[in-house]
Amino acid sequence: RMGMAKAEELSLESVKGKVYTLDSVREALIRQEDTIVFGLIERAKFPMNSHTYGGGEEIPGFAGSLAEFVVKNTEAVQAKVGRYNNPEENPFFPENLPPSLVPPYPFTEFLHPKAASVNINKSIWKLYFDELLPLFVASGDDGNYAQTAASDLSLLQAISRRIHYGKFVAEVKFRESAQQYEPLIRAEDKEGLMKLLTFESVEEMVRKRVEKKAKVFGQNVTLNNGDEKNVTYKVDPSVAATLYKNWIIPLTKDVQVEYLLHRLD
Ligand SMILES: O=C(O)C(=O)C[C@]1(C(=O)O)C=C[C@@H](O)C=C1
Repeated sequence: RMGMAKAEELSLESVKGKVYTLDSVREALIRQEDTIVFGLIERAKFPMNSHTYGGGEEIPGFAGSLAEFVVKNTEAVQAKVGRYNNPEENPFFPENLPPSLVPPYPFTEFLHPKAASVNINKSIWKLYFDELLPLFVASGDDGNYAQTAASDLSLLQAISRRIHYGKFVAEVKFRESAQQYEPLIRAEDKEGLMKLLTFESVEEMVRKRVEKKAKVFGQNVTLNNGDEKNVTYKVDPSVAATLYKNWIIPLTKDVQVEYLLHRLD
């Protein structure tokens, strides 16, 4: 019976197409901030655990780090159950992903077909391990490499999803002002595109809200909150804001430009 109900739920008539507007994509980005902040908090529970990243913990028959092993295999499992049928999801290792084994859900076709070729996960991967981790993770080794890799994976997926959401932001903006975007796209004017899609005041709100979320979600809670001055945080709130300022927002904008450059293909 469960199977029947599921099949009915997925029939085309019952699926309300997702509507993308500037408001709705911004709402989605705001909700994803929560996931990213929680992801930082969860990863910060473990020390650096550098063996996770190739410091000697070799997996027989696998040329790569423990983190890579976990991510590749988890992506393969999730691909089989349809994760990457959703255009909002982008794998880190798209090479050799197994096909989905489940009936496809009719996701709204909102993006230009070229969107699938925009995937900057290789740069996100490098940045995450080389630059981000050392910013908010304590040094040390507690042996929890598998748990560490699992928390890296969910944080990486959250960051990647947020950055690649730029495709949806860009498509909304293009549809709203095609006359302004088209000449810039034809001229391959990256700078002009960057300027047109930038809203400084929105970026400032994002940074401030993320810092506040890191404070609210990440404060160490005690019963005698008498002296608010002694509140401590699981992740330095200014690091969360810096992460957005220096990497997440700029990369979301890079994805927008990259997507727009192919928009008229
Ligand atoms: O909200 C937008 O318009 C976006 O394009 C998203 C975003 C961001 O990454 O937060 C990026 C560029 C804009 O300058 C403002 C914010």
